[in-house]
Amino acid sequence: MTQVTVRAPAKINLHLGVGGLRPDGKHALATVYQAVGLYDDVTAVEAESWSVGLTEPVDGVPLDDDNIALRAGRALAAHHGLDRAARITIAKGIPVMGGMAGGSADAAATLLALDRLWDLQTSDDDLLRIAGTLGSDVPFALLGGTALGTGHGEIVTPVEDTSSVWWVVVLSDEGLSTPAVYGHFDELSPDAPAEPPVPDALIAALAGGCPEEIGDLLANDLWPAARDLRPDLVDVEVTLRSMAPDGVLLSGSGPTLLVLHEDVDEARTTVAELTAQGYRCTLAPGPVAGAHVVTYA
Ligand SMILES: C[C@](O)(CO)[C@H](O)COP(=O)(O)OP(=O)(O)OC[C@H]1O[C@@H](n2ccc(N)nc2=O)[C@H](O)[C@@H]1O
Ligand SMILES: Nc1ncnc2c1ncn2[C@@H]1O[C@H](COP(=O)(O)OP(=O)(O)OP(=O)(O)O)[C@@H](O)[C@H]1O
Repeated sequence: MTQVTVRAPAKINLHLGVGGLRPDGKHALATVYQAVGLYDDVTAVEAESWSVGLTEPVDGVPLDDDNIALRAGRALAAHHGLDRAARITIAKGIPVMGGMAGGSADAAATLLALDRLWDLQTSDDDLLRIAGTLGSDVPFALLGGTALGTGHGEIVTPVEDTSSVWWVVVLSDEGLSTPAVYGHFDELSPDAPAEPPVPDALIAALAGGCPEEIGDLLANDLWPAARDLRPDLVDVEVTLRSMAPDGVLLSGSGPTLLVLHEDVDEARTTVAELTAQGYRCTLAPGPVAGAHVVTYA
């Protein structure tokens, strides 16, 4: 085998409960992740030295050692004590700096692609542990589906989700920095609990699979901070709430906004209406699978 391509999904947080700042500079979380159908494809090929490229140019993606996919590749090689390298090529389908964890998807995909390319047989526990050292959202990108995230988001536990929904994903032309949003959260919420509570009602609603119940329970503690940093999002939110009062959500640290639909035709109508008003949006099903191999060559 000389080449492996792995596809990894974007994520949203159906619930993002944020607690206090920890000594490691991250916040305690109680979050419910859902993987949704926007994907990056990552291809790994053995090479003399590490490098990363894109199939098409995309603003904001570093093509040097700052790329999290390269950090992932090096971390896996180090874990196995290997002096090997690879060329990593990314086809981006996940918005950059959109709060949908595109970089994390690339890191997860790279771990899996190199594990298969080099036949390393890394255990799932080790892959998840290495993923957690790369970023809070990376373990979930391996797992996919719907899962509870605790710790700083890196401890992932699958939750039963019998729903099958469509998200209208409303994109923003400008990204939002995750550390800046968390930093402003600290200013707004100096009394955040050390450990945010697990959203039991949402977890029960997901097992039941009723989109209306799920829509009622969507929540994101970072929303007030994102609104302050990006006041233009408020108008977008008002427009979306006039279409779906209970199914509107900020994705992660933003600025992407989401509208929940049970019915794909209704979701398509919402996309058409928003597009006609000048918004840039797309459709993504949820939940979907985590990182998985799509091609061996
Ligand atoms: C907003 C979310 O996407 C929700 O799932 C994540 O919490 C962010 O996850 P991520 O981008 O993988 O974040 P990391 O790469 O781990 O951390 C980037 C920065 O985000 C902030 N950060 C991240 C996770 C967390 N639980 N608390 C934080 O305060 C910190 O400033 C950290 O330095
Ligand atoms: N492979 C990558 N793809 C995209 N961005 C990357 C990648 N590697 C590093 N980055 C850097 O990571 C930053 C965040 O990018 P990303 O698209 O993952 O944001 P995000 O979706 O808001 O993340 P999250 O939801 O996990 O907070 C970007 O500013 C970019 O410079």
